[in-house]
Order: sequence, then structure tokens, then C-alpha cells
Amino acid sequence: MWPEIQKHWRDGIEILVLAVCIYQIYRAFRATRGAQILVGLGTILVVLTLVSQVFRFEVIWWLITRASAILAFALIVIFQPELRDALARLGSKRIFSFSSRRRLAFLERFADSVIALSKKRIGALFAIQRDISLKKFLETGVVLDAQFSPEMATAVFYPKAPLHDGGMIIADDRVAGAACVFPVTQREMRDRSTGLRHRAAIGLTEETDAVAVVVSEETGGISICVDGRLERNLTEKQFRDRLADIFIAGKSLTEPEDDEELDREDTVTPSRDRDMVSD
Ligand SMILES: Nc1ncnc2c1ncn2[C@@H]1O[C@H](COP(=O)(O)OP(=O)(O)OP(=O)(O)O)[C@@H](O)[C@H]1O
Repeated sequence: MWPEIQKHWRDGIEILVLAVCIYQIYRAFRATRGAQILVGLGTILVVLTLVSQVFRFEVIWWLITRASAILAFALIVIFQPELRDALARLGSKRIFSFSSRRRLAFLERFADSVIALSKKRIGALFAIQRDISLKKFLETGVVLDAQFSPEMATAVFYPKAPLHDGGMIIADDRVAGAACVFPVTQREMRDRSTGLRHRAAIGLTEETDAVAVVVSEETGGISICVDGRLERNLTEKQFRDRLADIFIAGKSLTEPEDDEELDREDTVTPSRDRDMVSD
């Protein structure tokens, strides 16, 4: 047993490293235009490799090995925009992410705005960008690049206002755009009353790592959606706590923080979720 472990421990580590790399590549590309191409090519390659190895198809095997260099080159060309985005993100991470103090101020403003909309029963859909760019959804709406404020949120979502239809995208603490169309989930809903606004929140967060917040026009209920999981009808406190949990690792949104702690927080990564970072 022991000699076997000694012989194969390197293989174990190699498999682990490969699994982590493949998973990270999948995460980086899952919401991008080329994701389906990548999955398709990967599947074809794996199937062809398996078939050629099992049945010893020498010509197919020869073709696979020869084609891999061309394929690698083709992938770089196909994924050029995504690669550029990913590298830019890597470079900008933490350095350009907005400071804890700004993040906290934004979250408080945001929570107040959502609660005000809920009280007035103004339907709203927000998408807060995290690591994965929401640029392609921004293109479906109207670019604003404006400072976020409760007045701004109410003006945008006010019924009959020109931009009230669709979702608002927030990147860092700014409103990137409004009236954006998000992908609607195709999942069968247990709750048949789940309408398009909520389905769009689920769809977007299934495809990206954004956090979606919905205010129901019908009930005023506030929901948060992360990774395709919708948490509906949160109370004010639950909503604030959930926001804090996601973006500032559980620190209270309402309790003032001392400066020292805030500064220190800039250097650590929150427990479970990533912070909001610019694209
Ligand atoms: N794909 C989409 N992307 C963004 N917003 C959308 C999308 N589809 C619908 N919406 C928004 O949702 C609104 C319709 O919401 P609908 O009543 O169907 O949903 P709901 O989940 O029942 O919400 P509510 O509880 O507010 O009624 C539309 O007016 C539009 O603003």
C-alpha cells in the first residue's frame, strides 16, 4: 500500500492541479460568447481521444496530435476578447477594486433604495457585477455611467419612466446602465407564480457570478439571487444581512465601522464571496 502511494502521489497532485485549472478556466469563460464553442470542442476532443485510444485508430490519433497546435492557435484567436478581459481583470483585481469605505457606503445607499422601492411597490431588478463582466447585457439597454442614488433608482424604475422596463446594471458603485435585458432561466419553477422579472434574476445569476436583487411590483417583496438561487420575500433586516454577508463578509451594514478595521479589510478576501470589482 505505502509503496503504491509513494509511486503515485505525484499523479494525485497533477490531477488536482489540472482539475483546479480546468475549473478556473470554465469559471472565467462560462458567461462568455465562446463558452459553448469551448465546451463543444472539448467534448469532441475527449470523445475522439478516447475512441482512438480504445480502438487504436491510428489515423485519428495522428490527426489529433497534429491538430492540437493549430487548435491552440485557433482558441487564442476565438477567445481573444475574453482573454483580454480576463487578463485585464487579473491585473485590476484588488488594486482597482473600490475601497471598503466606498463599498460600505454604496451598500447602505443601495439597501435604503431597495427598501424604499419595496415600500412604494415599485418593481425593480438590479444586477451587481462581480468578477464576470456584464458588458454584453449592458449592450441590450441604455448606458448611463452615473452615480447610484436612491433618487436615481426611483426615477429609473418609476412606472412609465422610459427606462423602467428591464434591469439596472451596477458595476463598482456606479450605475453602468438600465433597461437591460437579462437571460430568463429555462428551469422549471416549483412556484408557478414566479414571473419574468424573477426568472431574469435567476437566469442572469446562473450564467454569471453577479448578484441580482428584485423588488416585486405586485407584493413589494425583496429577493436576492446568487448562483441561480432565489431567496424571496426577505425582511429588511434579512436583506441587509444578506448583502453584508455577500459583499463584506458578514459585517453589519448598519453598524458604523472604525477606520482601522475598514483599512485592514482592504487586504483580505471576504470569507465566501468575492467583492465587487471593476471589469
Ligand atoms: N429578460 C428580462 N430582463 C430584464 N427584465 C425583465 C426581463 N423580462 C421581464 N423583465 C422585467 O420584468 C417585468 C415583468 O415582470 P413580471 O410581472 O413578469 O415578473 P414578476 O417576477 O412576476 O415580478 P413582479 O412581482 O414585479 O410582478 C417587465 O416589465 C420587465 O421590466
